[in-house]
Amino acid sequence: MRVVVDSIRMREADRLTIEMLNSNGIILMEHAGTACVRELEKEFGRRLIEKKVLCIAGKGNNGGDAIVVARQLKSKGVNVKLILLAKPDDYKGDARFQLEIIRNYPVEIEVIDKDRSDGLEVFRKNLSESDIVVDGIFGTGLSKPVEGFYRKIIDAINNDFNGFVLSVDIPSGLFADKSTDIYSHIKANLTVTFGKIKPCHVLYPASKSCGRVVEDWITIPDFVFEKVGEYFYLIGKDDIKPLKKDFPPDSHKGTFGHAGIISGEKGKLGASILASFAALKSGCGLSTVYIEESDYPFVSSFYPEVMFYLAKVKNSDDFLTEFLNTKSAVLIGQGLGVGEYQKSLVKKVIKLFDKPIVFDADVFKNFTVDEFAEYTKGKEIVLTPHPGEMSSFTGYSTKEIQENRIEVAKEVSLKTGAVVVLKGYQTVIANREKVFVNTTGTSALGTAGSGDVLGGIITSLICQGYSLINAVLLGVISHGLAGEIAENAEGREGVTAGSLIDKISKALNYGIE
Ligand SMILES: NC(=O)C1=CN([C@@H]2O[C@H](COP(=O)(O)OP(=O)(O)OC[C@H]3O[C@@H](n4cnc5c(N)ncnc54)[C@H](O)[C@@H]3O)[C@@H](O)[C@H]2O)[C@@H](O)CC1
Ligand SMILES: [K+]
Repeated sequence: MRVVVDSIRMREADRLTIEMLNSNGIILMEHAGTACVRELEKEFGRRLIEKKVLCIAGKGNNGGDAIVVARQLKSKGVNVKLILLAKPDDYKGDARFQLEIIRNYPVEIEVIDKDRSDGLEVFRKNLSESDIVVDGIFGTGLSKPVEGFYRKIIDAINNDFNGFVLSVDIPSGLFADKSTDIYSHIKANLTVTFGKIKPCHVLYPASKSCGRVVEDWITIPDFVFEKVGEYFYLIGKDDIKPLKKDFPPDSHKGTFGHAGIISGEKGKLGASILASFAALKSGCGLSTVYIEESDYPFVSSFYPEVMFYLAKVKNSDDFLTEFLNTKSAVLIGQGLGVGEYQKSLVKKVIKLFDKPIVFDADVFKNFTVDEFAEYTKGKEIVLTPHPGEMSSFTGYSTKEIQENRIEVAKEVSLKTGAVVVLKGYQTVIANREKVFVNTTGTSALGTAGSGDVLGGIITSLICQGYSLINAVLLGVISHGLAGEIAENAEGREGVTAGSLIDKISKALNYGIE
């Protein structure tokens, strides 16, 4: 699990550390430059000495870092030139301090600012003579989309330069905290970032422009980050093993729990069967689908391991009570349909069942989030909408949701008290305290029934006694990994919900002998 901080938290961490260093940001800046030089040495090895490096410094502290890089490279005998994108007098604070120091070194410095009529032409000439660009134009201090002179500089690096680009902290032009709706920015081969990684480094599509990302601590102590807190945690397959529970050797069906899946409408019963079998393949002891008696002939022959509870009338308190009585957790919503009947069924399940409930699919089309929150107060619940369902549930457009995935998931969790799983590429998970973003998965998961399988896995893990949040984390990571394993085996086109179910136990045991 990696900690990701936004620019506000990062600035606070810088500030607290500088305060402890007796108001001296220069030390951090030196470490930032050192980290960049070290990564260039790792990248190019002995060949670095043969390269021509162009360090480009904006007038902020990001530029200050680039000036440190220029000085250190020169000290190591590398052929380096420094471009200042503003007049020397415009450099203030720590960046100005670095400029004063580098003047004592035999580094060639050229000012190419917006007032220079031949600026762009000279800049392009410099690019054509260089092998490596160190991009210190803007970092976390970017305040608006890049336009005009700076945009032309960025475009020239992207379009006219074929060498290697190291971005200092952030590819210039990207906003540290934003991953969508991005404007003109540097496309880097390598980004060396300071303190902790930021959202733009890991969230798609901004992450695409960062190249390989290296995080350097620049001596900011861990306890400072504990104080400022995280924006979210990045989770992946390496988290599977630590999340897994140990079961005693005398465990039995009862220990592993009994999953209840409440089926949807005729024609969509397959969703519940898939979820139920996925639940079994994820380790619960028993799994039963609640269906109307007349539906039984359509589903009885799929998987012999899956059991059925046959209700004469589905929406009946008596049948529901009897069914729910023996279940450890239930899943409802898949193939449910929309209408008063469906709403009343969901409300009855909430009223009659006092253990965890996983809500999926059509539930989000039957209720608004505020109405839903009224019924589920005090309940242990998980919500697993995809962006379209989240849109029906919250009233936000799908575009608004996709641009603010973390905030929307957090908001719904705060309103409902649920563990919220906002599905899609880089699934977001939020409970009232924390947010997680998943890194496993592939476009191969975009196949019918994939979401039903996820619902089954999460329900199964809850049945086995995992806390809601751990069941969701483990479920989401393993579901994504099962997709990756299935894609490797069958190719993207071949992956179906059935292949995900086949691979789920392999995924759940990733890293475990
Ligand atoms: N002391 C610290 O806080 C540390 C800061 N560090 C570096 O400092 C960076 C942040 O420095 P700053 O806060 O000075 O900010 P930046 O260096 O990112 O840039 C801010 C400068 O760019 C200008 N600017 C912002 N958006 C613009 C736009 N769209 N068009 C034109 N000009 C624009 C601002 O007016 C300001 O002069 C970090 O990314 C990191 O590289 C590191 O040296 C580590 C320590
Ligand atoms: K930069």
